[in-house]
Amino acid sequence: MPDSTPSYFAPTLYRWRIQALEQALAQGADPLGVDWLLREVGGIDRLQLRLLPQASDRPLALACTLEHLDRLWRQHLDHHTPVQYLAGFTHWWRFRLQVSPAVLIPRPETELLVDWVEQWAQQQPHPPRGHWADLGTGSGSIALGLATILPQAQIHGVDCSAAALAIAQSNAQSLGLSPAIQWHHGHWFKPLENLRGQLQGIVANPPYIPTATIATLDPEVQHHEPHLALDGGQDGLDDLRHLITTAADYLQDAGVLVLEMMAGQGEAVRSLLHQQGSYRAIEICNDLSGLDRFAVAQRHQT
Ligand SMILES: C[S@@+](CC[C@H](N)C(=O)[O-])C[C@H]1O[C@@H](n2cnc3c(N)ncnc32)[C@H](O)[C@@H]1O
Repeated sequence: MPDSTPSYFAPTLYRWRIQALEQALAQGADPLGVDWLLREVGGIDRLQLRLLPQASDRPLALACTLEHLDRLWRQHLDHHTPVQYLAGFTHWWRFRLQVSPAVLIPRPETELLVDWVEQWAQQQPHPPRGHWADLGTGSGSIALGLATILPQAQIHGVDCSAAALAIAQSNAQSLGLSPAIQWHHGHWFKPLENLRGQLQGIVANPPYIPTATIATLDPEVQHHEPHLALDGGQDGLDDLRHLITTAADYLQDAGVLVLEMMAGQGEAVRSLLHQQGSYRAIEICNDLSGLDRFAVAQRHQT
């Protein structure tokens, strides 16, 4: 915890930043964490950070002591602990979310799934009022996004990790979104059996990394993020296969399925969706870097 909220002269902060960046380079750590800590924990805004080298001997207020930032930075360097776990939060979509090692740190590309649903909702003749599921909710990020953009819908967040669900529930409470979301503990569709054929939408960012690839990931991910959130089996597609096969039984006619995947899995996911036989309007969508990162499909009308 921060000891106090003191002020520092800009050159002192600048020297600390340069020293921290040099340590990151020397130890092969991610240097972006330095500015993340200064901004998110220290409360220095982007402009102040940019002007740090030119700033005169004017004191700048920090939201914590420099010693506190330095302690966090050393933990990051020594153990590769993601700065978001050290700080206990991250920013994602329109939210500040609590995170812990029980949950995956939500990634910016996952925001695109929520944006896609928002655009879909805007094209509907009436505000959607149906049941929506976020399968593998983790920190609750997608469910919270759905509750925001579909205020008349009933949102269900499912995870097989009780520790993750506790974080998701706490995030819903902090954001005042608890009444819109029901949380379910269990394996994918199992807790939603009473909603068979009734879901208007299913959104999921399941584990999709091939097991052997996990050992090649950055140490921040490999040693700190839950493998339950990462490991998609031998080809990475175990959970996507299960979700694509089973979602058709749970979606209502014309219900939508929105799935995140790993770049490069687009063609495999497209053929799984085609082979299933229950979907139309199948699309593989790119992220802002042009990589195939999510798939959407609509359940055939019977
Ligand atoms: C890649 S993380 C996604 C977390 C969050 N939705 C996000 O986008 O940041 C996958 C999540 O699926 C959960 N999960 C893994 N296997 C599951 C299963 N069999 N049933 C339900 N949830 C599962 C994990 O606990 C993890 O929270």
